Amino acid sequence: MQKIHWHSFATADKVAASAAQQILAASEQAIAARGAFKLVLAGGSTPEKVYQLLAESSADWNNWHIYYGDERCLPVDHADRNSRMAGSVFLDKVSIPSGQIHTMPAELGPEKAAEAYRPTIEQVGRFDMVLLGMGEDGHTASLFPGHVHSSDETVHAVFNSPKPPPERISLSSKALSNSLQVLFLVTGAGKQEAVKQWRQGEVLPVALIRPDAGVDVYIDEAALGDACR
Ligand SMILES: O=C(O)[C@H](O)[C@@H](O)[C@H](O)[C@H](O)COP(=O)(O)O
Repeated sequence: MQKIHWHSFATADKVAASAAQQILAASEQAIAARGAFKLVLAGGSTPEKVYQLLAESSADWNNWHIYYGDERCLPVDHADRNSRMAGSVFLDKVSIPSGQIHTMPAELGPEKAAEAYRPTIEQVGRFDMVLLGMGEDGHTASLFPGHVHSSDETVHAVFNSPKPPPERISLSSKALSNSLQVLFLVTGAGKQEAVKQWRQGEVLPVALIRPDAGVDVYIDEAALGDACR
């Protein structure tokens, strides 16, 4: 069973502000306790707002280590790459050492990129925080409903994504669950149906992320719909 802690906010901006605060607090704790903060980034518009806020904050950037939950198989500088978005709004603006930013080499294509990224993930041990979004069909990272992957893999090659582009790579549910904290950022009325199914216990990809501490879902009222009234 997945343990879920729901945190609801009036607006998407409030979700982003609260998530940014939570990330900064987690970074301070992790660096004080273990000398490093290992963070997995997500794509999507809600995470983008969070990254903008982080870029304006001060933090002990030298000890941050960045990974990605998924990436689209597109050329390195393509505007639709998650790494391009995170770079332009956040990573290019702070002083995280470049050797600590572990971009997925998705330009190699799904199989080669997944193979190349596996050792990076397998060396991490446990992440401190994983950020995830949720699509309108209940997908997260690039784990889509109906797709079947080998359960012992840390990084999957993804083909036939229902959302373009069709080829991607994604951390597995096992790798995404190997984190002290997992924070879902869910905003917008388009998410209501998937949120309802998730709350009813349906086996959507979002429901497969099961860290020991449970997942924290930061959600706005638009995505909660009737459930918040
Ligand atoms: O797979 C993709 O192509 C998207 O990046 C997707 O995974 C996104 O994260 C969610 O759809 C939530 O996106 P929003 O935060 O923009 O609602």
